[in-house]
Formats: sequence, structure tokens, C-alpha cells
Amino acid sequence: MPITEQSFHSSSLSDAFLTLIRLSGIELSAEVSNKLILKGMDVRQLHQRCERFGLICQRSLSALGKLPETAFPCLLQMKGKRFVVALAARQGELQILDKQSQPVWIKETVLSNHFSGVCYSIQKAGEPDVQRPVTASGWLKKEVTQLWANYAQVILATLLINCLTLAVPIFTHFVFDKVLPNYATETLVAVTIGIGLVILADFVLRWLRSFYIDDACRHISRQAELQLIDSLLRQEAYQVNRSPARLAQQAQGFSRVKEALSSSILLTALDIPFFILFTAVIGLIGGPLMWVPIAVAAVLIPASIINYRLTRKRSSVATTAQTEKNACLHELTQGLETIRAMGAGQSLLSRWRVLVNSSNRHDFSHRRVGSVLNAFVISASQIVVVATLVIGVFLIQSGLLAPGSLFACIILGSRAVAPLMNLTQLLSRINLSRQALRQLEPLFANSGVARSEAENPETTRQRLYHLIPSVEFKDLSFRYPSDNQDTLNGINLSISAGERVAIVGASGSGKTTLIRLLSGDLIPDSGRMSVSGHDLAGLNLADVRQHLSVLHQQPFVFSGTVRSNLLLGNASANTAELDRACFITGLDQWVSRCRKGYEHPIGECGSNLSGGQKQALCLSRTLLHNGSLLVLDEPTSAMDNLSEAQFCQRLPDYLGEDQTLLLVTHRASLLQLVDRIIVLAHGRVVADGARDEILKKMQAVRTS
Ligand SMILES: Nc1ncnc2c1ncn2[C@@H]1O[C@H](COP(=O)(O)OP(=O)(O)OP(=O)(O)O)[C@@H](O)[C@H]1O
Repeated sequence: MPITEQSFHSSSLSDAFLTLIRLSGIELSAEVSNKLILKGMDVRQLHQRCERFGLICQRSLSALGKLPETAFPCLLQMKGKRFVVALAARQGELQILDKQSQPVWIKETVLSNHFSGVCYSIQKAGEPDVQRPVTASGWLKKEVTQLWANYAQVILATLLINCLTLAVPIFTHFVFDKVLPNYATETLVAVTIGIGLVILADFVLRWLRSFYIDDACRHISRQAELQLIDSLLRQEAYQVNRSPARLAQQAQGFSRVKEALSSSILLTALDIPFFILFTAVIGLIGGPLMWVPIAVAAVLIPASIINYRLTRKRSSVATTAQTEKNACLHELTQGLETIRAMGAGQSLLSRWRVLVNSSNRHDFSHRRVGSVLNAFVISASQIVVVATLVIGVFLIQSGLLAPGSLFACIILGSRAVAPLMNLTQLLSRINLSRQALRQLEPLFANSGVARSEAENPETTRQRLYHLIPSVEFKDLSFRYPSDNQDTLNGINLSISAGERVAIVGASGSGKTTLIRLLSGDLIPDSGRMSVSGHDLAGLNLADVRQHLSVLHQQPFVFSGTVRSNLLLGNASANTAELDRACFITGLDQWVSRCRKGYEHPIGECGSNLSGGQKQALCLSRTLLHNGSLLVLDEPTSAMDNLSEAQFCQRLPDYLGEDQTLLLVTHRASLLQLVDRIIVLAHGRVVADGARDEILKKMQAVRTS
């Protein structure tokens, strides 16, 4: 019976879940609620999404009258994917929310016909989100385990389908040996109706089976895409930049894993054990004929395993070769102008040729092994038919077998070896997926617990609603994993709120690394960093970033419009605020020349902007973010002298009195913006003091 609005009010999962969060006394910011609750979300996502945002979702199975008091408030799952918010229970009645979100008492009997027997309650997790899977295989296992109900149904359907498959050979056997000799037409009609029903049931079961598998795949695929972006966002930025080609390959890995769980491959795996069933039935009907599929299996199974072992190593080398090719292609496209300018086309071409040859060699040697076995696999099915027929003829001659039984054995024999014929393909897919999972491991490992916990706005890390822009570095050291010496070594610095400080030093002295550490993009190896008097390691990074405006050395512009790029700094900024920020950086002059003004379109990675325009746009975006701690890494390196002079003149008026400025620069002209200079050399602080004093010392060093 459909749920009628007259009897009680039910709503979609997302709406009901939002109400439940409110009723459970859990306060979430609008931003977190938007991320947590997705329109059209599925109950299977509920547990995982809650876990991710620091909530515990309890699913329980219960009759309406047996819900404990502690279960309320809860969501009652109705038939037809609708949900009712229940607040309390009393003798034979439940208190639920009506259409106007008002509590009403309703008889249990009204609900019980529609109740699916499942209810959900939520509470805030006491512990931080440390359950995030840190291995790719762990992630996959978790996803598949959550879908156990789907897979259980698929296994059950497979069992029934394989049992029903026996019906056709038995029918053949019966018609040939019993119906045909006696011309028993009535019996034929009866068994034909029976087999018709079996075929229908088989059709329905097969359809249901692919439906459940597709459903599970769709879920895993969706989760895979989310997981990919989630992991990427938690990556160290320098890792992502180091090899975009490898990253693209890792992203492809997700689709391979998805494919491995696709219907055809999974069904092949599930059908393999039924080889034993079909062979046993051949034994029952055709006696010695059962040795034919057994003999074929005895060759096919070891051959497939040997092929798997051989290709496993080769395909891993082929993948590495492919990654190198992708990396070269990426560099080629990115550095096209430089290649032309340097006249390096020929040398790049020969590098490309070497990589293509190596990739092809590995690729083809890997395929060659597989193609020999594939040819054998096709012959195997023919061998089964021919061998069964030949041996069957002798058995019929000696009166040990009826012709109908021979037909049945041929059908059963082909059916028995069919899944084994796909074994090679199955093992090769498993191989590719294993490789893909292995490639995905760094993505998961780098997005480990520390970062995930720090970035998650709902962890128990200390919240920071107000930031005093003071910074302290104590014995801070850091080394990039690929380097063999410390990039920063024992840095001790203290910067007070409202200070204007420049960090200077030769190229490679560690200035940018210090900024990356401060903005939480890198985690120090030892020592401590404090912001606003709190250890950064214990602070919620999402909060810190609200108060921190950082301009990185490499300006990055996203496709969209000038406005959309500026608003990344502050989504609620109005046009007057945009005008003000653009005036400081000089971007206003260019914007005023654009016919569409702030709506001027921007190509991928800012491909239609000059270097100076990109920098000014990024600088304006950083100013709009208006954090109390402003960190600018080479803010004017791409600007002309006039624009730089204007920027130096205008910035002081834009800065608030308590706003701290941390400037990394090589340009002497920018030093007028600061009162203090810190000099870094080889990862250490070598001078720190008032601007004029340090400038004098630097001058003295230069002249001596
Ligand atoms: N992603 C990275 N992986 C490995 N080493 C790196 C990485 N980025 C920087 N380094 C190394 O760390 C050292 C410090 O680099 P950093 O970018 O902090 O210097 P910098 O003082 O900002 O230089 P510049 O003034 O040229 O910008 C350099 O020796 C550099 O080779």
C-alpha cells in the first residue's frame, strides 16, 4: 500500500536526516551540513558520511513497539525510500513530526504496515576521525563490506541460476530418451511448459543479479571519484606538483578498480566453483564422460596461473614505461615554447622515441603471452565438444549411454568449462586491479590521518575562532623526502601581531619552505610552530586558514572569470571590495579595459593572461581574503616597476593596524613595506633585526 500523506508525514532521506541532526542537538556549520548532506543521498552512504564528519550513525533493526527510549530521536525507514522522524514512544503510540515539523502522536499500527524495520540514530563521535582508511586496499575492502547485502543477493542468485542451468540438459536428455521413443506428445507439452517457466525464472534471476552488481558498482564508482578528490585535497602540494603525469595514472587506477568489480568479471569468478557441480552431473548421466571437462580443466587452470605469473611482472614494467611516457608528454606540452626557443625539438623527439619503443616492447611482450593462451582457450571449448562426442559414440555402441544423455553431457561439458575459459581474462583483470591499487597507495598514504584530522573542520583539534596574528618558530627543522640534507635547520623566530617583516636570502635558502610550513602545506620534522600562542600541530587547520592569507610564489589562476577567481578569496565580497583590492595591485586598470570587466573569461590555468596579470589577480584575491596574517611570497616578481611602486605606495593603507605582514622577497624596493628583516642562508636564520640596521649590515658585507 503506498504511503499516504493523510496518515503520516514522511520525507526524503536528506530532509529527514537534517531534521534528525537538529533534534539530536548536534551543531554543524552551514558549510559542513552542505557537505555532509547531499541531495538524493542513499542510506548506504549515511554511515560513511557521518563517520567522515565526526558523527556516529547507529543502524538498528527493530519492531516499532520495541524501540528503546535511548533510540530517540531517530529516523524510521519506510518502504519506498521515505523516512519518518520519530521523537518518542508510549503505549502503542509513537511521536513523530508532521508536515509542519510539529510533534504529533500516532498509533503504531498506522506506521507498522509501511515500516521497513530499520531505524537510524546519530550522535557526535567522542574521538577524532582517525578511522580514515590509509591504504587503497583498506578503502576498497571497506566499501565492498558495506555492500555485503548486495553481494549476498548476487551470490544467492548465481547459485539459483547455475542450478536452473541444469534444467536444459536434463530436458534434452528426457526428450531424446523418454519422449521421442514413445512419441509422448502430452508429456512433451508438460515438460515444455516446465522448461519455459525455468527459462523465465532464469531470465528474472539474471536480470536481478546484474541489477545488484550494477548498483554496487555504481556506489563504488561514486565513492571512488569522491575518494580521489578527497585524497588529492589532502596531498602535500609539492607531491602533487612533482609529477602530474603519475597523478593522472593514479586517477586512472581508480577506474581500473571500478572495472574489476564490474558485472562480467565478477560473474565469471562466481561461476567458477560450479564447474564441480556440472562435472558431477555429467558423471551421473554420462559416467566416464566427466573426465573430458576434468582433463581440459587440468590444462587450463595451471596454464592460466602460469600466464598470470608471467604477465604480472611484465605488466608492471609496462605500466612504469607508460607512466614515463605520460610524464614526457606532459613536459612536452607544458614546455612547448621553451622547446621551440631552445631548438630542442629533435632531442625531445629522440627521447620520446626511446620511451615509445620501450613502452611498446613491454606492452607487446606482455600481450604475446596472453594471446597464445587465448587461442588455446578457444580450442579448449571445441576439444570438449569433439572429445565428448567421440567418447560418447563408443559408450552408446557399448550400451552404456543413451543418445539423449550424450546431448545433455555435451551441453553440460561446454557449460562447465565456460567459466574456466574466462579465467585468463579474470586473472589478468585481477592483476591490473592489484597494480592499480598498488599505484594508489601513495595517494592514500600521503593523505594519512594527521593531515585528514587537521583539515577536517569537525575533528576534536582545537578550534580557533579568533586569531592574534603572532607567529613563533621554535627549533624548527624540515627536509624534503627526496633531499639528503635539511632544508630548514633549527629555525627560531618570533613575530608579534601587527609586525611588518621581510624574509630575505639567496635562492634555495628555504624562504618558501618556511611559508609552506606556516600555511600547513608541509609538516615539520621537528620543532614547533605556534600561531596566536597555540601550537599549530594541535590547531584545526581549516580555522587557521580562515585567518591566514597566503600568496604563493607561483600564481595560479583557475578557468572561469576574473570575478570567480577573485571571489575564491572571499565569496561574499561585493564589487566595491573587489575594486579596492584590484586598485592596490593595479589590476583595476586591466579590468577597466576588458569589455566585460569582472566577467572577462579566463582560460584553463589562466592561459589567456600575461604573467603580470596572473600575479596581480592572485595578489588581489589574497588581499580580498583579508586574513589577519598576510603572507606574500614574491608578490611583485612579475610586475613592471611602475606597478610595483604603486603597490608599495597603496598597500600600507589597505593593511589593518593589527594585521601582520610577512613578505618574502628578493626585491629591495619592497623592503620599504617592512620594519624588520630576517635573513635566511642554507636553511638557518643568519640575521634578524630592524630593517635599516640589517640593510646596513648587508651593504657592509657586499662592499667588504
Ligand atoms: N618539492 C621539493 N622537493 C624537494 N626539494 C625541494 C622542493 N622544493 C624546494 N626544494 C629544495 O628546498 C630548498 C629550499 O627551497 P625554497 O623554495 O624554500 O627556497 P627559496 O629560498 O624560497 O628559494 P627562491 O628564492 O629561489 O624562491 C632548495 O634547495 C630546493 O631545492
